[in-house]
Amino acid sequence: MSTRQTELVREQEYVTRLYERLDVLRDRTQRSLKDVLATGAVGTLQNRSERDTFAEMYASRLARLWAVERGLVFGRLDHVDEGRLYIGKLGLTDDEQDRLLIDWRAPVAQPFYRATPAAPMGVTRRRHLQTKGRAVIGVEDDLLDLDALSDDDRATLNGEAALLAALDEHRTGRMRDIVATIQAEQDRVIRADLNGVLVVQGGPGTGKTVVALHRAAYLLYTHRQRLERRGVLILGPNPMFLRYIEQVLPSLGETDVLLSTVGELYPGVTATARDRPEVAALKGDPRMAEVLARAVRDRQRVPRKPIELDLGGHTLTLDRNLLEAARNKAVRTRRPHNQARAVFVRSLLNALARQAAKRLGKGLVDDDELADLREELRTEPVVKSALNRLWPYLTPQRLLLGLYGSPERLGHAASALTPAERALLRRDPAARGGEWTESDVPLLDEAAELLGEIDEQVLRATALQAEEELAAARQAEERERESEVAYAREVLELTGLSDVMEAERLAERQRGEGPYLTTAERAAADRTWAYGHVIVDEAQELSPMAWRAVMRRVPTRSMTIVGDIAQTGSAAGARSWKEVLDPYVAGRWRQERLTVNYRTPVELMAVAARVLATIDPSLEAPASVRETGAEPWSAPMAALPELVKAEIGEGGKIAVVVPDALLEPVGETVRAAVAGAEVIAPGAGRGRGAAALDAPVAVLGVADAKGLEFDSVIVAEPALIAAQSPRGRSDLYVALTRATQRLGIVYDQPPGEALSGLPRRGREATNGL
Ligand SMILES: Nc1ncnc2c1ncn2[C@@H]1O[C@H](COP(=O)(O)OP(=O)(O)OP(=O)(O)O)[C@@H](O)[C@H]1O
Repeated sequence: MSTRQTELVREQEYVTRLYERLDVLRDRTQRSLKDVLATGAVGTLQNRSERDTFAEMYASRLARLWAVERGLVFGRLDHVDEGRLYIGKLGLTDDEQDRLLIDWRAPVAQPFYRATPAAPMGVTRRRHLQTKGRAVIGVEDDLLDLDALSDDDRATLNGEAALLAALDEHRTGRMRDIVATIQAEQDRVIRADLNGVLVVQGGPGTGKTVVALHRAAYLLYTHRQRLERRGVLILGPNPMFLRYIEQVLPSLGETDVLLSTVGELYPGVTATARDRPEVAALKGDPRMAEVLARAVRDRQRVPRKPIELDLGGHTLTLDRNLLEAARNKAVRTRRPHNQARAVFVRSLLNALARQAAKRLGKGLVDDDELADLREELRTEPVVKSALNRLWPYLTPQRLLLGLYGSPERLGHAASALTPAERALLRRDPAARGGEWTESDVPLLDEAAELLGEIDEQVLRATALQAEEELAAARQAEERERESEVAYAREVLELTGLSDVMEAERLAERQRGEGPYLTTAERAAADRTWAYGHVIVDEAQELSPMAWRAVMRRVPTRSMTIVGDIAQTGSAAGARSWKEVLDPYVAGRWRQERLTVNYRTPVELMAVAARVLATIDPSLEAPASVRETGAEPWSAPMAALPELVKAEIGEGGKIAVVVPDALLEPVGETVRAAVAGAEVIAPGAGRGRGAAALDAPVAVLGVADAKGLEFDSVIVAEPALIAAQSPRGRSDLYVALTRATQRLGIVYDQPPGEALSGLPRRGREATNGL
């Protein structure tokens, strides 16, 4: 046998032992879970809640043990002091507590990612193990300290880089974990301190997203107690992106992290529509905070003329002085609008009660009598309706629709904006209850902060909610119930317990009993939840108003902010990290840079870099680690169908990135040419996103391509992409950096200097034109 084969056999023995151990642990945990659930809903409340806590613990342990099946072990360190250490997705010990496998996040595993020949950190050899299922199919060694290596060890060395093999693989439409090949500069980001704001700036393909996800897993491992209670939130740019990344954390054994977009941050509203760039820019402008604050104050109005309340036998008057006094008293409490209302109402009712006593000829009344009168007045319809007009209960939705729908209200609350800007906010009141956009969500959140909660009972009693709001709530409830049942079914299937308990019943229990909800689930439903750590990906896209909504959710400011200023596409997005962060943590944030591009090969990056230089000549493109020899090409639009087919022949996932205006026609052309091609309409939910990621060919706009990658990318009409918004050239840069293997551009409009002169391909080229 060759050295390589001997080593494979040896490693296989060890790896088999690890999987056997994993099987034993799964069996034990499953039995424990079954035993706990079999005790049924009996005993005292405390017994039951203890049982549920145990059940939850076993179920999540079991889920973790299943999640690490693929790639359980991927590395070995030969350490001068510690001996031989195997590194994997979780830690395993035998029954004697001897360690069999080290969790990649443990401090002793760190040299696996950081050791270099110059600084070997006590390691003589780092070995990468490649596995397929439970079989070891390859070993590769990095030699770190030749002098410390014994002769025997020298005889067993194996070479070749694991990284390049991983990078060259076909893409599957889903991001994968990179625990086996994390690079040193990435490891520094992953293991950075939990506290404070860490900005990770890096060009396309430098691993920002994948590193941010591994950081979440690392932080949960290292600070489990603190973070499990408060939860970790990861914000991504669009639902399709969340679909793309959602498997990474579970594959690392972490399931309790909330993934969301800004458009989903406000419970009960799912905003998928997008505003035009100029509208989005305005709604994201920090001046909107003052506009909303004024809009709320305008709803606490004091009319010029006194209000006469006809109470059958007699009339009571609310004059300006009285109203102003009540309003000032309420405002001075500095409580949100809906809570301050109680103070306003009480103050007015007191005044009215005194007036009534006088009218009834009672003269001086004692406190009890006054209280009786007050309560009588409170239920009088004329009084109720006057109070509702003077200081209405408001939901954020009502406030915002009321503002967008009324030129008069806008004119007042938004007087700091120009008339043209106000016109951008206008919305036809007939479109009431219509779609919310992504840029509305931070405004709803801001409004919720100013308004405060409305007591559930009050909401019901006052019939404030219009019929359609109620119907929507009912529908949402039904949808929630369905998804709970589906989730419960998955858990039962995963744990092999479907015969013991029905999905409906498990869902019932999850709903009914607080402790059964995971932290992420509880946090998602609570607008005021304070997270233990928040990670923002593609952070350059967030508007100042969106930052306010994010910062509210992390009062401790323990955050990881990941992005690339050069890729900012949104008109309301960031121009610098300083501009974003100084309002919150001036001088108290730190920055790390990622400099190596693991996605885009050298040949493609050379072209993208020319576009980058047109955005700002001082910007530097990250250095690519791979060359493929495949030069980017160009062709006329008419050749697109053939070219897509040709690309399919080459294999892997293909994307056609188009200017927004061409999404439909180009989508139709591609769909007609290729069976199974998917067109992504802007704002597609996670379900549609999944279909697109799984399809062999996806046609999509740049906003939806953000953060994704494909084996081959064809960019249609690059000049139109560059011209479609003020940040269009950044969009083009994003589009050009999505491919891991091949890139082409198709156009009829001249593509601009940076992209001209690429070798021609397709019909025109074949015709020799
Ligand atoms: N250390 C690594 N080992 C293996 N693959 C890696 C490594 N680092 C990054 N990659 C791969 O490189 C690709 C790009 O990573 P990622 O999407 O995280 O980059 P990004 O910086 O977020 O890019 P963009 O800004 O363009 O969205 C992914 O396929 C990722 O898995």
